[in-house]
Amino acid sequence: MVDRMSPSRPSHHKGPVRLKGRQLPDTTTDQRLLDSRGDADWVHTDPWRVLRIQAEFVEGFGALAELGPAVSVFGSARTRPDDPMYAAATDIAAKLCEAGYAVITGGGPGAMEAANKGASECGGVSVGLGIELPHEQGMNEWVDLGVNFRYFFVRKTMFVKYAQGFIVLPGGFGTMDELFEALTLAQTGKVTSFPIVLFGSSYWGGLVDWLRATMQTDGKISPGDVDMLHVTDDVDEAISYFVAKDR
Ligand SMILES: C/C(=C\CNc1ncnc2c1ncn2[C@@H]1O[C@H](COP(=O)(O)O)[C@@H](O)[C@H]1O)CO
Repeated sequence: MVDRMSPSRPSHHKGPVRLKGRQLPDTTTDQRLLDSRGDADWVHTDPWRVLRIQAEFVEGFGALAELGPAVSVFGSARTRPDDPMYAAATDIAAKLCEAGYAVITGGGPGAMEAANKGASECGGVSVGLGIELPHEQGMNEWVDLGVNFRYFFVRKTMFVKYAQGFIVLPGGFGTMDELFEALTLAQTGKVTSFPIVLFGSSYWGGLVDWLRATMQTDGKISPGDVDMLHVTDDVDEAISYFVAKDR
């Protein structure tokens, strides 16, 4: 670049900084970007992770922004195809699809696969929000719109942000985590009007009884908090409860 004040001496501008003489760099920013690979430790630093987290939000929001009304269906990754809850998850998803809802799951096996199957076979929108796990299993074959996440907390934002509510089938720690996150968000007013159906009274009854008899009686939750949960064994009732709450 020619400097108008002293045109004979080349100068280099780095933002507001002007460099001349021995301060002139030997390489351009593009050369430094393209020529050398350099040390790779920085990819394991938190500032770099923040960018990856940001990118994950951007990808998730971009993929799901036009989804339309949707319900997140949760349940055990270990529910086998011969378990009655597998058929129930398929049926629930098919009926959600008939009612005009997209179905969002964790994209994995078990109850997730069953729900994606029901939604996909019905011709609905079958979404899988997968998660990178140490023993990668990949998304189930019934996911038609899949987004894979590195970070659980980013993925959990998507389950809540893009769904009108949750239907929760019997499950383990992962399912409990998703259920109690939704309950906490609703209890604290971070989400408004968020129906949660617990499907399978023999599985969920003990938990709901304990929430009332111990947690509520001990004053750790308010009377009415447990009413955010609707327990049923009837697929049609689960769907109609949902549709009524969503009006
Ligand atoms: C552990 C096994 C498979 C793991 N694969 C998963 N893929 C996607 N999402 C998963 C997976 N495991 C758990 N999740 C999430 O948690 C919920 C189910 O967890 P649970 O502990 O089985 O109840 C589910 O809704 C997912 O979002 C093979 O056994």
